[in-house]
Amino acid sequence: MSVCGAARCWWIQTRGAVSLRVLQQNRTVCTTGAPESIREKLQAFPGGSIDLQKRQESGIAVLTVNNPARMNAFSGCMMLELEQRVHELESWTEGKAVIVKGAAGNFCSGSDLNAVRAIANPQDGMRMCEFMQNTLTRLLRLPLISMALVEGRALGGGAELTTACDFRLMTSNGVIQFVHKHMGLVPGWGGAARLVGIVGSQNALKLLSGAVKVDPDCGRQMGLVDEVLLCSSGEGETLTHAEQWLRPFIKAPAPVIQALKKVVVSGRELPLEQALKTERNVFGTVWGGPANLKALALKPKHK
Ligand SMILES: CCC(=O)SCCNC(=O)CCNC(=O)[C@H](O)C(C)(C)COP(=O)(O)OP(=O)(O)OC[C@H]1O[C@@H](n2cnc3c(N)ncnc32)[C@H](O)[C@@H]1OP(=O)(O)O
Repeated sequence: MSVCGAARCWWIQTRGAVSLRVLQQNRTVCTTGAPESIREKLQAFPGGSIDLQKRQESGIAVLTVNNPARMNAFSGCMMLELEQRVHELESWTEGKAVIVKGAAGNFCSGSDLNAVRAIANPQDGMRMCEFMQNTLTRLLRLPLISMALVEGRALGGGAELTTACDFRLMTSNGVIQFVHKHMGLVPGWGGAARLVGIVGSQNALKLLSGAVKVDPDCGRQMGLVDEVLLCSSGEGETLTHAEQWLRPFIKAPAPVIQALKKVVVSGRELPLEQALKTERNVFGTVWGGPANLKALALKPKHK
């Protein structure tokens, strides 16, 4: 093997081991990710909230970005609160899915420009990004099926937030726009890396360099948007439609849905050998389990 080949092999193995450890010790690694100094700085920017409602009967949680006076922009406190909410969801063993939405008919207009101005130096910017990358990575790795429900606008960091979910549903008035270029920026919350994974590098480059307003048609064509919902009269109605869309995907006991999500995450993030190992381990958690035994007793025909 050439030196380059050996180095590449070593790098892949090391990356695999590290990735697996990160996936396995997800909580430990991520909660210690951000230095205290950036937490203190974010704390200084109040406003808005991140609301979490866990519906025990359906196993669906609703996570609402709530700052309507600023089009649901993320204040510093909201960034900290998002981390807390994700932490709560990580241990929700009865859960199956989470819907991420904005309050009052809009998704999210990114980071609060007032807060951003106050930490407009490269060091703080990178620490804020590290903090948000950690939280959004944990959101995407939740053992729950996640969906961004995009009503109105998802701009800048709001567009990045949509990519931290497994699915994106959009109402007919929805727009996802990576406006970073217009702000003299690039995505920093992990949105570019995830976007490439979703739509491919060619399309990602178009969306980022063109700051394209992705409407439902464009979103469907590129594979960024999974379903378009008609705009309905009430906020509650759109949420009900989103829950109906999720229903076929979560029609199984929570441990089975959570196991499915785990094998998809490992398949998405780990090198094949590591993903196969994780898949075997997760298989072991459901094989001979209550849902499996019940199904065997029923002798179902999958017609
Ligand atoms: C991670 C990188 C990033 O996220 S950079 C941030 C990217 N986001 C932006 O640049 C959004 C800038 N805002 C806009 O383009 C417009 O406000 C949008 C969202 C299109 C809404 O326009 P329109 O319907 O006319 O409402 P408006 O402008 O009067 O806004 C209502 C109030 O909300 C505020 N607002 C909006 N977005 C933010 C934001 N990101 N940070 C702080 N405040 C925001 C507006 O300033 C306005 O407030 P006010 O009524 O003037 O006090």
